[in-house]
Amino acid sequence: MKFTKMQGLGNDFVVIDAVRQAVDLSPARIRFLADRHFGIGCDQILIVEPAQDSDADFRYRIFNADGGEVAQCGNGARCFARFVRDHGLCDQDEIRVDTQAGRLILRPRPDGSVTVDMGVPRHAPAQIPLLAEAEALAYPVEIDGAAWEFGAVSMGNPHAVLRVENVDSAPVAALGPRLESHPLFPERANIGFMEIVDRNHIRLRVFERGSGETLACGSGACGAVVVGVERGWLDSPVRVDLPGGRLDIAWAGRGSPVLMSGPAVSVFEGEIPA
Ligand SMILES: N[C@H](CCC[C@H](N)C(=O)O)C(=O)O
Repeated sequence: MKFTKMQGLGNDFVVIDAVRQAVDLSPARIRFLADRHFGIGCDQILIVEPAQDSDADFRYRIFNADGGEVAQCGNGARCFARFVRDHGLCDQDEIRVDTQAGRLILRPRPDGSVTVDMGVPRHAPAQIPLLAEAEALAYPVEIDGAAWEFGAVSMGNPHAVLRVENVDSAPVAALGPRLESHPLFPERANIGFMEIVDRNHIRLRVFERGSGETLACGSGACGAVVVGVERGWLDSPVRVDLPGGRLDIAWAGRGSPVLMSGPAVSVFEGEIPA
């Protein structure tokens, strides 16, 4: 089975073409491919499939390193666009891709970056029951006697965003796993730690559902900006500095899609038994 290793700000992926080759991976095989010691190594596996609807160009499936399938991956979407262009699967400047969470529009730029229309932040009470209540944007939670407050938002995948004074000292390793699997999130959640630099600039670290802390999380950056704008802390557009680099996020407010722009890099091509 042919694959391409790619990365978006160090959030890394094994991208597999299921248009030109038959692909049927079990969760155990996904975990093997993602394993950084026994397999290829990546945060997520991305599968490029033929479109199922006539007005889409492709279908995009995403699997976390733990083998679970999820509905959204922002950094992966930019790599998806680079992949289909580099592999001659499409030459459009606007690529329509269907995911479990809905439609993404990918726009490769001449400078090599990609802008993704990530869709409108969702109301997803199945993923995040809190979204059925008013205080989803400022929800108190106590962990080991310490009081925290987070904002909840779905970008097609669930995110909880905490504001911290300094991301460098944020308790990502201690608090990330506890909140990722908290009963408040029936499908678990991605946990963002956001430091407000100014009204158009944040620093962000994300403990990702099913993969742990990554160098960058595209949907997490979108979710953090949505929470920050809704709480009155941020004005669009927002520069998001993650450990792996910079994303630029724009959001015109409720009912509008979130637009994310950033790099997508192909690292190497490979082949491995399916
Ligand atoms: N761990 C995420 C999927 C990947 C998201 C991240 N890689 C991104 O760029 O959005 C989840 O379980 O929803």
